[in-house]
Amino acid sequence: MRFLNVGTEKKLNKSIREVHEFADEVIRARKKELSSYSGENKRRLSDLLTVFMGLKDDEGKLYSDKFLRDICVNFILAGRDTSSVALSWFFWLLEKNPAVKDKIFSEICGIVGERDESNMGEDRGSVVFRPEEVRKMEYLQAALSEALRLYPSVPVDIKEVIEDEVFPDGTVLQKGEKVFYAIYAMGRMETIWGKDCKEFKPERWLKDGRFMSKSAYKFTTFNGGPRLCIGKDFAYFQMKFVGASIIYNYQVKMVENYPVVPRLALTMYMKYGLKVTLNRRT
Ligand code: HEM
Repeated sequence: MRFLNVGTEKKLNKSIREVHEFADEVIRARKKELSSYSGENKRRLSDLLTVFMGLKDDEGKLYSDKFLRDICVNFILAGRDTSSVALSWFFWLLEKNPAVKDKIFSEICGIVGERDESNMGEDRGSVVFRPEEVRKMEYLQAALSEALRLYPSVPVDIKEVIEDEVFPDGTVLQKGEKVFYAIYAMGRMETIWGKDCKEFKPERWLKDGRFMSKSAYKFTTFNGGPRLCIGKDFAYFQMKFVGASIIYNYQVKMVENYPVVPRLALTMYMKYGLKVTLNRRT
C-alpha cells in the first residue's frame, strides 16, 4: 500500500502534507515578523520557535527550515491533545468527587484573597492568575496528578531495544525488539499505589499540605529517564491555569446521561467528548 500510495497510505500522505504546510507557513510568518523587528523588540520575543531560530547546530549553522518544522509539529502533537484530554478526565472526576472540587475552589479563593486589591471589589471575571499564584495551587496540582495517574493521556508507550539487554527479572531483550509499558495499568496497580489504588485521592500527593512529586518510575504518565516529557512543567502550569480559571468562574455540570467512553489511540480521549453546562459563579 505504501509504495502504491493508495487507500489509507494516500490519505496519510495527504494529511502529513497538510500538517507540514501549516508548520511551514508558521515558520515563514515568524521569519517575516522577525525581519521587521530590530534590537530590543526582537529580543522580547521569547517563544520556543523564535528561540530555536536563534540557536545553532553542532556545526555552528542555524537550524534548517525542515528541522524547525519538525520541532513545531513535535510540540503541537505532543503538547495539545495530551493536556486537553487530561483536563476532560479531570473535570469528569471532579463531578464524581464534589468534595475535591470544593477544596480546589477554597484553595483558589484563599490565594486570590491574598491580593492587595482583593478588597477593592474586583470583578471575578477579570481575575487573571499570576504565575506565582498558580505555583501556590498545590492542592489543585495534587488533584491533577491524581487524575493523570488514573487517566494518563498517553496510556501505553513503546520503546525499541537498541542493544541486547537482560532485565533484572531475567527477561532477555534483543536489539530491535519492541517493549510496551502500560502506563494506564501501572497507575492502578495495588503493588505500586496501595490498597486504595482505584480511589481518586489527591491527598496521596500531599505531605503536610505541600505537593510532593513521585518518582517518574512509579508515576509514569510523563515517561521517565532521559526522554521524560520535555513539556511536563509547562503542561502542569497550563492545566492549572485553565483548570483554576474555569473552577473559579463557573459551576461545571455534566450533561446527564451523556455517554463518557474512553477511546484508545495515541492518547486516551473521550470518544464523544465531555458535554457540560457552565453557570457563571456570582
Ligand atoms: C498532560 C500533558 C502531557 C502528558 C501526559 C505528556 C506525556 C508525554 C509522554 C508519555 C512522553 C514520552 C513519549 C515517548 O516515550 O516517546 C512525552 C514526550 C514529549 N512531550 Fe509530553 N506530555 C504532556 C504535555 C506536553 C506538552 C504541553 C508539551 C510541549 C509543550 C510536551 C512535549 C513533549 C515532547 C517534545 C516530548 C518528546 C521528548 C523526547 O523525546 O525527548 N508534552 N510526553
